[in-house]
Amino acid sequence: MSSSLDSRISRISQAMDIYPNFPKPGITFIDIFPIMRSPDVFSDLTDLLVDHIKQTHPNVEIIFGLDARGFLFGPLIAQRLGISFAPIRKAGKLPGETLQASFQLEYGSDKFEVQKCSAAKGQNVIIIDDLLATGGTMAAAYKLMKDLEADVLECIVLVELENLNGRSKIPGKVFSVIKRND
Ligand SMILES: O=P(O)(O)OC[C@H]1O[C@H](OP(=O)(O)OP(=O)(O)O)[C@H](O)[C@@H]1O
Ligand SMILES: Nc1ncnc2[nH]cnc12
Repeated sequence: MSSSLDSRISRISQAMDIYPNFPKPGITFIDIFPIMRSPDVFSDLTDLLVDHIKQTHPNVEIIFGLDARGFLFGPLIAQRLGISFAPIRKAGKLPGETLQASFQLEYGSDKFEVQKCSAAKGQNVIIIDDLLATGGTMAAAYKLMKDLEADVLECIVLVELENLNGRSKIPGKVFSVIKRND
């Protein structure tokens, strides 16, 4: 028997570890890896995301995952939905023709790249990452999708740090499983 949405969310939330002042003073770091210590909790998360996407975006064609922690969930979810997965990677890692976008995040800055061949004009895509903090990372990924002329149905994260208001940087829909105000 499958468990209720609330009990799944509570098991996922309790599984994460919180580290004050990492990687810099003033940052409260949310470690999502402990979710994967338990196959049952990891299934709670993937089941929940698959159910959400099936119900709200049955027309999605590609899941884009963000380097690095979006790669933990993205391919699994795409495989469960029977659709493609494609990576948005830190610059200099992807071969072939790419598009690039720079961004600031809660504790640094970086550059993303996507392969031009990874989506065709007008394809319906969802972007997945583990966490939305200031929103700089997700906003750069969104821009790359627009540059590819893909249609972004939704940006999905496991955790949203609401106090940092990252959502305001994203010009489209955002879905988060867990909202925190640290
Ligand atoms: O909303 P923002 O303030 O932009 O921050 C969110 C991003 O920060 C983390 O990635 P990080 O760049 O630390 O890289 P990693 O996934 O390689 O650990 C996290 O996985 C998100 O991608
Ligand atoms: N507070 C945080 N915890 C984990 N990952 C993050 N990425 C950006 N901010 C973060």
